[in-house]
Amino acid sequence: MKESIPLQPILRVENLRKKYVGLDRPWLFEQVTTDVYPNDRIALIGVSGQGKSTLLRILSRLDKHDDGVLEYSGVSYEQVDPREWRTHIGYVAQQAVMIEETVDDNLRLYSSLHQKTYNEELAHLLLEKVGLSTLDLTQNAKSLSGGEKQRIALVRSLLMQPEVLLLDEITASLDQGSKKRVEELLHDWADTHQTAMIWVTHDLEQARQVSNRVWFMAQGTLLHDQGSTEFFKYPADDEVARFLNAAGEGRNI
Ligand SMILES: Nc1ncnc2c1ncn2[C@@H]1O[C@H](COP(=O)(O)OP(=O)(O)OP(=O)(O)O)[C@@H](O)[C@H]1O
Repeated sequence: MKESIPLQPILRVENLRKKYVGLDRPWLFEQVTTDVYPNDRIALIGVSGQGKSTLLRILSRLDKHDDGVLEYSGVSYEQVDPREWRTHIGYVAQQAVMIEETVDDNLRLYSSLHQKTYNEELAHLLLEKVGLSTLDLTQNAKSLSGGEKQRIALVRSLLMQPEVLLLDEITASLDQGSKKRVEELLHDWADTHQTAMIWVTHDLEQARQVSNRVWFMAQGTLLHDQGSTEFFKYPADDEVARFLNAAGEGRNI
């Protein structure tokens, strides 16, 4: 019989720790151990202040952990230049960061930073998908609305075709129509490219819809890492039940 080759995770973290800045407790989180495989669609949820955004920033190398293992494709983060790292692991921030140049310059930013060919055709296709096909790309990006900036930032990251996409509340400032378009685009994109996605969201309906796996942060750690259906249907403990109830997402709803 042919032996199947075990799939290597794209990202692996083991016993990740981040010091807490302040006197309340020693660690923001500790003992965070997990991995990310191609096509994983992870909803990263939990009450405010657990460090969800901080964990995403560590995974994207915009912040640094204090202890623990962080690997990309079996190689320690220490062996990979952060710029190189970010061509594989894309990150879309909660507050989209734009340079004070034209929208077009912003779209081309990562391609020029990483000396990659800018795929104009794909850029236009993606702009259409997120509902920005009529946007004047010659205008200064600072004149865009928050929701427009958010979608430009997403398109900019997708153009790099990363293997993992870290998404920090990226639909929070979007109207319902735009939000749906973005969710559909990312669903189709993940199907086509096998991109792993990690969504930080407070919108549990969205978490259910976009994910097949949940990372639940509580008690200063990644308390649960399980399939989405199971997570929402059968709360693993009182902590999860309280969280779901507080969000109006009780077991029978
Ligand atoms: N080393 C640290 N790095 C980042 N935040 C820290 C640190 N130490 C303490 N904090 C505090 O912990 C909290 C972590 O915030 P973070 O945004 O990562 O959490 P979150 O779970 O994403 O919250 P929210 O859901 O409100 O966005 C903040 O209140 C921050 O001030």
